[in-house]
Amino acid sequence: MALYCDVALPVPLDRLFTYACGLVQPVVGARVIVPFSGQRLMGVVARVHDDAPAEGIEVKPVQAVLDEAALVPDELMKLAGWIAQYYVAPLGEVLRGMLPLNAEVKRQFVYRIGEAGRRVLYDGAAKGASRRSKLTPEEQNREYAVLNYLEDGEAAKASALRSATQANKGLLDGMVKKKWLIREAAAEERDARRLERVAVLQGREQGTGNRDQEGGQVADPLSLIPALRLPKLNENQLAVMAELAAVGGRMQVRDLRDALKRLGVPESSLGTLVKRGLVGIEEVAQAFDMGGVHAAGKKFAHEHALNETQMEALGTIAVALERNKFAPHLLYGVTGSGKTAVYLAAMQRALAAGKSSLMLVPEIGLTPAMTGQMVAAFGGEVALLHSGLTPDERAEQWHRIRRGEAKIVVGTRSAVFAPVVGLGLVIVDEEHDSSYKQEETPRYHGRDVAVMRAKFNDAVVVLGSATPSLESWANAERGRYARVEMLNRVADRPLPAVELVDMRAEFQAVGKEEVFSRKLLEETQATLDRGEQAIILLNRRGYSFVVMCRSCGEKIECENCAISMTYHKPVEGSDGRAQTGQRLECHYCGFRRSVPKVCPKCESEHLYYMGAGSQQGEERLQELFPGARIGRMDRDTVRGRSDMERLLTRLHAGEINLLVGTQMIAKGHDIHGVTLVGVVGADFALGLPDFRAAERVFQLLTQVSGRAGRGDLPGKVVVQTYHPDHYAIQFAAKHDYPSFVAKEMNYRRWMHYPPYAVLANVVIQSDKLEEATGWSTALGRWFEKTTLKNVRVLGPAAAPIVRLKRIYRYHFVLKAEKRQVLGETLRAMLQFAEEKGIPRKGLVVDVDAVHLM
Ligand SMILES: Nc1ncnc2c1ncn2[C@@H]1O[C@H](COP(=O)(O)OP(=O)(O)OP(=O)(O)O)[C@@H](O)[C@H]1O
Ligand SMILES: [Zn+2]
Repeated sequence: MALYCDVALPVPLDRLFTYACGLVQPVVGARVIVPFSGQRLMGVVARVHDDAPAEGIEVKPVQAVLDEAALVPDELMKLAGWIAQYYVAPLGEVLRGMLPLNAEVKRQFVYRIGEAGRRVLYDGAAKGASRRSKLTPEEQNREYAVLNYLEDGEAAKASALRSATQANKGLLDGMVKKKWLIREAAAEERDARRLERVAVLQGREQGTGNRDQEGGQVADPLSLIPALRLPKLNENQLAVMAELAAVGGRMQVRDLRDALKRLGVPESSLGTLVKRGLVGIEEVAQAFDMGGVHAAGKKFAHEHALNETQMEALGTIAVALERNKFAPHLLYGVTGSGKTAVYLAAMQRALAAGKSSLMLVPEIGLTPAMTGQMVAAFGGEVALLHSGLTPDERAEQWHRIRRGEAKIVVGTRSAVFAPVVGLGLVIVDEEHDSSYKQEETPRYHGRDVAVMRAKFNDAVVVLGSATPSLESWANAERGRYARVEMLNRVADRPLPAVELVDMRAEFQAVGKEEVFSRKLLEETQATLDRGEQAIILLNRRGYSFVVMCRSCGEKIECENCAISMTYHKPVEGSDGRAQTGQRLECHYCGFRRSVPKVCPKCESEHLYYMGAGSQQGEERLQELFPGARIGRMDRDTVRGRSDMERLLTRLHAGEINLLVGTQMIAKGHDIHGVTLVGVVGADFALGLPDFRAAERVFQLLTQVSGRAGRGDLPGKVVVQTYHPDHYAIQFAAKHDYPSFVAKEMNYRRWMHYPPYAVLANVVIQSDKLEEATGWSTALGRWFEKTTLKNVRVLGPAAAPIVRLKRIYRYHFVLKAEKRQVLGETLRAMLQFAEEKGIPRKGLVVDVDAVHLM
């Protein structure tokens, strides 16, 4: 028995905390509850030992051990340790991000009656309350109530017990101590599949075949209602029956309730029908959301045998899989080269060899087709992890994966921590996507963690993209990653021809600022006339992204941020969109204000709206092409997965033939009818103060161009630009990734930027300006005084966004040749900051920062 354990706590302090083990000895990887500065915190045990603490230091005892066995597998503890070290983040915060189980600590205990409890219940009933008890008679009554409630041997949740018996936590704890009750963690036992309650019309054969996937109507709904029983029903009850009959006699209770609410029918009517045996309630086990996802896969995807290039790519991966060794690959495959099919086939190979696969995607909601194909191919083996899950659902999936029940895990960034058993293959789709970087502590990069995860598991990892990040490309060049190439589109389809429109010349010719060039309008008209589809990228949402005063020149800024506010026109509620009034909105903090009539600074009436966002784009296109069926895809119109699916369904069906939207439209979509892509104002990003500006613009242009010509007809792209000679634009227009990379690498080498150096962004932040500047100055002096080997320090400087959410921000950029040196420098800096009294939360350390804003 060890005496002590070191616990990683979710606090912003880079160290472990020692506690005394009680009678229950926790193992490494188990969760414990410990006292910490007046609070109870959940942490994970990182080490157990007998090292006595230093003289005079009081070690408090662990209050509770939540897991008997390690909840965090060894492999993930190792990964957490690596992340803490690499990203200079507290281990406890890393672990907190790994475990989606916080909800469980509070709620997921169940109580069961124990042997002793049963004896008390029966004896007590015979003898009456014990006189020796220290409890008041009232409390004793409550104890009996609890025992009574649990008599049938079923476990009950604490919340249910409490509301049924008025027993409080203390009372239950006391009963557990007396062994009258047994307390268990519920999550381990729970079935990961949710039980879906389904209402079923009784009294006739229920075929499942008559349920129309698309929600269509069955021929004569009322014919399904058992005629004999009709006379006994009142109007409300009939309405329930009709509602059920209309969908073929089966409906999820949840949906039925919604329907009844709309109809103004009280829920009790359903209850009555159930009591009278006319409607049955079935509990059907259903894996999370799979039904809908499966349908999406079928709807949006086509099946093909792999072509030669795909076979070759698969072959390389398959050979690596057989070796059971860490083998990183970069799959460079142009847009429409059929990477998805290769991923699927590779996962199939892994599964056949008894191994699990983990696949990361940037955002599940954006690519229902991708996840749909996974579910269609692997069915119940799939677990989907995404941000739309409730904490309970997330925990369910987590346990399901941990038990080895899901061998295919697909998810966004944090899915890289899924406790997959027998991991053999890790795939990162669209590996260049910046959403893999977490923008809060721990600021890890999901792609890079995925590579390490594969390494710790002797697994194969595949990073796939049509526009690989320069970091991954450099790793391939240096021989660290094997490069697999798919340089052509499937079925000999050509990449689309790209035409650049010089917007400076356009302005000269037209004499005024127009959102759309004549060329783009002409091509759009032609595309619509041919019965084909067009999509136009306008990479800002809202109507106008700058509101400026013509008199004083001020831009209207957010109250909380140094950011121009975006004007949004009012939206009429339709098509699932909520009705909203006109407003100014900050896209960084969400702050909204009414639209002022006069300039807030100088009270001039000459406010000027500049910069067209997607909302304005839609409006202009509506005016220009009154016959077009226009759709818009941005954060205002797509709030969740169902919005996205609805839009995509309409696009695939050709119901929408002109789509305008933000970079969302560039991501992975495979819509065969699209033959024209227009790009408006994407090059403004070239001017952002970020060394990755060119890379981002190149990626966006290439990805969005890649949406054109994916079907039988060739595609065309029109790019409007003020920088037609910029190499990012030029190479994107020629689909020439290798040349772009070669040129960009030179610049990075010259400027000592990644991938030729390792970089960290250190942001100094405070809601008080004096503090932010004072701390920056102090740190700046420390950097000057300290001899740093091979580390360049830029700053302190005001961050490009100097005020964000009411916080003032200054920053340093550190560049080093060696990662170890960078890490040492950052730790020394944190040490100094602590001595100097700069609070840890005043310092953001962002290793491998993706955004320097
Ligand atoms: N062997 C094949 N023959 C014909 N079509 C195929 C083949 N493999 C895949 N496809 C089809 O090619 C299209 C593009 O495939 P996919 O979406 O996987 O491309 P991708 O490489 O992921 O492109 P992007 O990077 O643009 O997302 C899909 O419609 C897919 O069904
Ligand atoms: Zn703001």
